[in-house]
Amino acid sequence: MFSLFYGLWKYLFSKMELHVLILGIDKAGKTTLLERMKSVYSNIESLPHDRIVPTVGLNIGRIEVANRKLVFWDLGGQPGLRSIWEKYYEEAHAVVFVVDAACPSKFEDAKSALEKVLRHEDLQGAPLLILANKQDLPQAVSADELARCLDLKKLEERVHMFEAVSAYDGIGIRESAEWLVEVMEKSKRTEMLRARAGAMGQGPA
Ligand SMILES: Nc1nc2c(ncn2[C@@H]2O[C@H](COP(=O)(O)OP(=O)(O)OP(=O)(O)O)[C@@H](O)[C@H]2O)c(=O)[nH]1
Ligand SMILES: [Mg+2]
Repeated sequence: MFSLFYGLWKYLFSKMELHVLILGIDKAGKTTLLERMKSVYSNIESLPHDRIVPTVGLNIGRIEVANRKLVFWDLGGQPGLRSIWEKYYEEAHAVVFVVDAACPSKFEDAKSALEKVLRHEDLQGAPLLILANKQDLPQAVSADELARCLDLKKLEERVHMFEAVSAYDGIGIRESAEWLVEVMEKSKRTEMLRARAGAMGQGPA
């Protein structure tokens, strides 16, 4: 009997949406990355690069990876818009932080924005994927080099990964999405969000 209920429980949760927040300073490539992610997983052509404008509101992208439904929330990274990020923290299962790896002069801004994200209590335990974007450009630094440059404190306490990607040519996109699914599945935070949604009568979330 127990295994029947457990099987049903697991099945219901496999239908559940996992929320991934895409953050990063302006022009890091968040929206372009989301477009690439959608095209890789749904065979829909991504928007041409020159049609993507700086984000002011919220872009939502839904994809299915390894039978799991992922919902990406892409927010604007301009300084005046970063205060909006925290409104989404509580419901996020994981965070993707995008960095323009070809622009070292912006690493300091990216580092302080990310450190603020990491300090926020509403994101406790959320797995973190840091993307060294724009690898198609010759001056882009590698994922390891970016990790050294950002030199983030307290990162070892959190499930995290640095990955080299290019939103233009798709390098590292599948690896990133698959890693996210794997860590969200195992994460205590996902368990906590599921339990909370269940307690509020919303069904699995
Ligand atoms: N070469 C290269 N350029 C990229 C890549 N990804 C994004 N860009 C360019 O970087 C610029 C900013 O891209 P966006 O996707 O709008 O950046 P964003 O992080 O969403 O910016 P905000 O919405 O303002 O926060 C655009 O000119 C993109 O075409 C990439 O992988 N390679
Ligand atoms: Mg954007």
